[in-house]
Amino acid sequence: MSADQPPPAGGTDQGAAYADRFAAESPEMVAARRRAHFLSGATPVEPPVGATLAVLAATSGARSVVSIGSGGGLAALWLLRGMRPDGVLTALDADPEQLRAARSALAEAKVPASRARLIFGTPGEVLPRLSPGGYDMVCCAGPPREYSEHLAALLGLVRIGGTLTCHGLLEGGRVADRTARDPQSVAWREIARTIRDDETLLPAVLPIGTGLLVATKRS
Ligand SMILES: C[S@@+](CC[C@H](N)C(=O)[O-])C[C@H]1O[C@@H](n2cnc3c(N)ncnc32)[C@H](O)[C@@H]1O
Repeated sequence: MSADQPPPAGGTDQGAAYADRFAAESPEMVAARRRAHFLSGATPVEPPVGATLAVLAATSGARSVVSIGSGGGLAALWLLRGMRPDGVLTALDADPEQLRAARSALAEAKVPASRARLIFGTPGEVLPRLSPGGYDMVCCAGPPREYSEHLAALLGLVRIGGTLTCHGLLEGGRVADRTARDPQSVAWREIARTIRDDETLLPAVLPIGTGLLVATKRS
């Protein structure tokens, strides 16, 4: 791999490599991944994670989805692949460059403007403007400390039968190491514990890509 290539999207063992190849990305997704990498180095959803988001969206017949920390729009493209054709994705990010990149990704993929709302802002600024119980899925990405304090509000957006996802909790493997007390690992454990202990939710950790925490709201 040359220095100007993005790193492999998923894990390094053969199984992870197969899962990466299986979840084929469109040319627009490949371009969005490349842009996101050169913009910030932040990890967008790996192909198996993106494919899982699309499957969850399709399974729930998702019409309205929120993407927190939209980044360069890769998760948005996967979600739109699974959502109903009349579905609308609301994506927010506090970095204008990332939002611009997301806009380009959606335009390149010829997503009609009516299917995506891109909002500049943090969860604290934007969540109060969204309808409680109005969303089939809420998909969180980026540093967990940026949205952990808004977890109740995020769960409040999800309709009964809908799903919350949080991407990246297994990155670096520190969340499982109880001696790791860095702020990011602590925030992940707090999020995971809150979700696991909430009897209204049915949760699972999927060890794909850098990890996907999923929780379906049952009541
Ligand atoms: C890993 S990237 C998201 C990747 C994207 N979900 C994807 O898969 O294509 C994380 C994003 O979270 C955004 N972010 C970080 N802190 C934020 C905050 N407090 N409010 C809104 N967005 C934030 C960053 O600007 C970045 O674009």
